[in-house]
Amino acid sequence: MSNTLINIVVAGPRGKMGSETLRLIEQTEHFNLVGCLDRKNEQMKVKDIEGLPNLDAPIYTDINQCFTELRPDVFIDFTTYEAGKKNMVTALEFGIRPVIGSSGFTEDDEKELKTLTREKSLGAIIAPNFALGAVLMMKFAQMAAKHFPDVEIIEQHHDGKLDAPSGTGIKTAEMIAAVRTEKKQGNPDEKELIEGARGADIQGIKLHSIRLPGLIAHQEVLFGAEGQTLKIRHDSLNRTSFMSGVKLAVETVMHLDDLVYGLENIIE
Ligand SMILES: NC(=O)C1=CN([C@@H]2O[C@H](COP(=O)(O)OP(=O)(O)OC[C@H]3O[C@@H](n4cnc5c(N)ncnc54)[C@H](OP(=O)(O)O)[C@@H]3O)[C@@H](O)[C@H]2O)C=CC1
Ligand SMILES: O=C(O)C1=N[C@H](C(=O)O)C[C@H](O)C1
Repeated sequence: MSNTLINIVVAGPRGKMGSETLRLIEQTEHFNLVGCLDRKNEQMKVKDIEGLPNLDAPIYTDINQCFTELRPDVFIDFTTYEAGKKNMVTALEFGIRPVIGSSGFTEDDEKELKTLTREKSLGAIIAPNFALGAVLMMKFAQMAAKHFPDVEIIEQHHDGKLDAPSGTGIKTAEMIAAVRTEKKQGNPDEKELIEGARGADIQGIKLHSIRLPGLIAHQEVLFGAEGQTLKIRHDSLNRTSFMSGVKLAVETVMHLDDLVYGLENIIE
């Protein structure tokens, strides 16, 4: 990977992931923060905001003005699904390569957004989870599902999380669904006495979301077969766990000419 300087704009700089990403950029010699996109603090500098790194980059609230004035190489988004999707489309329209960490994207979004990346021949990455261990957990779950088609997913997150189910849970279910014949699990006659008791359903795969203080990001994929169960579990114990994946995505997106959905597609 060459070490050419990469100019970056980050959306969501005051957030848990946005601020961690600013620290990654500060520590990475060939990454250069040219600006941030926020909902407030227009005309302030990153270094003026308490708790953020000592970086001179300006803050914008208007994405069009931000991209017109700064023309970054890469746009990183850690906001929400709705904002992230809109921002991604705008970035592509400006010819800027998006790296999207905001969760909630699905295979349907992938199909829709590929039309735009192909039109522009522009690299883009949507990563439901940047932690290497989580990517491996999803891959291992996909491998196991070929032999153990009965599976349920239990994802656990901090209680500040806005979305449920998690992007990782959605992506895991999609990866499993790609290798197994769709089936209805449990008793064919089962009835939910209380709505939601059996969790969300993605192509017949049940997905359960837990939210508690003290948690960060955790997921178990539980398989069952006659006389045996198999559990595949990943735990992110801090947000630094996501940063090697963010770094890899920013470096890799510079060499792509299409959309990649999921880091498993760029990790050897
Ligand atoms: N792909 C991955 O590996 C990971 C993805 N995530 C995902 O990243 C996203 C951010 O997570 P996290 O940092 O924990 O969340 P936080 O709530 O800590 O931060 C989100 C930031 O985005 C801003 N924001 C929210 N809505 C908008 C909007 N409509 N327009 C512009 N900015 C907005 C918030 O600003 P304000 O303060 O004004 O609300 C806040 O600064 C989530 O979708 C989460 O699921 C999280 C961890 C890892
Ligand atoms: O909000 C979080 O914290 C996380 N969100 C992502 C998701 O929804 O899967 C990734 C990770 O689980 C942390």
